[in-house]
Amino acid sequence: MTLKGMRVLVTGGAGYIGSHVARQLGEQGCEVVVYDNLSTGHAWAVLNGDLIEADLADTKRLCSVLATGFDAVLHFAANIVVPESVANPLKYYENNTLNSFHLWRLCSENNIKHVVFSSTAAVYGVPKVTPVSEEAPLAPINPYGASKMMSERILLDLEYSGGPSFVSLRYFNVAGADPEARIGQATPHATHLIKVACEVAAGLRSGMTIFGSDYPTPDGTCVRDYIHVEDLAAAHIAALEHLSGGGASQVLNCGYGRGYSVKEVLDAVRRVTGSDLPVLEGPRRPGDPAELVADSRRLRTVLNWSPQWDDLEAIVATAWRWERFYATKRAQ
Ligand SMILES: NC(=O)c1ccc[n+]([C@@H]2O[C@H](COP(=O)([O-])OP(=O)(O)OC[C@H]3O[C@@H](n4cnc5c(N)ncnc54)[C@H](O)[C@@H]3O)[C@@H](O)[C@H]2O)c1
Ligand SMILES: O=c1ccn([C@@H]2O[C@H](COP(=O)(O)OP(=O)(O)O[C@H]3O[C@H](CO)[C@H](O)[C@H](O)[C@H]3O)[C@@H](O)[C@H]2O)c(=O)[nH]1
Repeated sequence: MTLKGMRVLVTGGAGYIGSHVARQLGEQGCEVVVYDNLSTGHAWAVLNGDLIEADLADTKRLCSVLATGFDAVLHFAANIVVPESVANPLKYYENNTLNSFHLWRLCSENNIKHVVFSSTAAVYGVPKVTPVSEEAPLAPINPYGASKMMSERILLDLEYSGGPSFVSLRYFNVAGADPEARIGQATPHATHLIKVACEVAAGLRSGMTIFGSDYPTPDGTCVRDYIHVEDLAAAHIAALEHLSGGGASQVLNCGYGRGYSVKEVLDAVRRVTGSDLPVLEGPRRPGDPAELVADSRRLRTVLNWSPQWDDLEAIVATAWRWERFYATKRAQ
């Protein structure tokens, strides 16, 4: 199934993950339109297609854009910081759930056939069984995860009533960057482990803290399933191929099915960057499950997806390359 010539709307396409997917869509010959308010995204990150600078809450604008006709919508736009969602839940329910609600409604009204949605492993909360399959109970422990769970559910119910077919991709821990370092994670005040560690190695932060070293894991630090953003972007391309080929709606975990501890990640960052990486051991961060690893068999089987970047050092190396490039870019 070729995507060539498809017209695709990408909300949040100026952000970290959306910009990588928009780039790959362009490489597949799609006509890409990015809809982004640039709250955490950057115009320079849109390497393919047109950027419409607008907010999802502006439903009039969104409707007029959708009315120009799209084959599919990929929805990335959201707020994504878990502790902020605890402190300010309404911001998350408004931007993530309410704005998704309006987007789904407008997709339906404008006869959009297919939707690919950025969901998260945070919908599982603290899973009882690991690796986590898509059948695990949904039990988010923070408003961020709950806001995404609700958006998924609305999409599901809408499809039953004739709305767009969809693939909800539940991302585990996304990391790495475009291997050519044209784009990468540029979120201000980032909280993600590999991004923070690369900022420390680049001298942009004086140090960092390991949030808890008394977890019931082999070295006492939390274990996560890190997926390279390029592989994740490829899963979106495969999801769109699946849907446009008449495939049924799906919910799919996105990870590699193996985990690394915080200490293992920091050692990889030391090896790649040559930095000593000054690190303190601190208390646990509230809401962190000890271990979160994806059962990704369904993604592999249904979408015939196979990773190209399943190597922690390669993930860190691309993130590090991007970090150095971005430091130079900011200094200019
Ligand atoms: N980064 C991760 O590890 C991770 C993990 C799981 C799920 N996700 C999901 O992936 C998606 C993308 O995350 P990211 O890491 O690229 O974050 P990001 O902050 O880099 O990208 C989000 C983009 O959405 C835009 N945006 C936000 N609210 C908007 C609005 N109301 N109207 C228009 N544009 C708006 C921002 O300007 C930004 O460009 C999110 O939905 C997030 O929940 C990310
Ligand atoms: O400075 C830091 C930053 C992180 N960590 C630890 O590193 C691990 C990974 O933390 P991240 O903040 O990088 O990622 P999370 O696992 O908390 O969450 C990420 O993955 C989730 C799904 O698994 C959600 O999707 C969420 O949006 C996304 O941020 C956690 O144990 C965290 O405590 C540290 O020790 N120090």
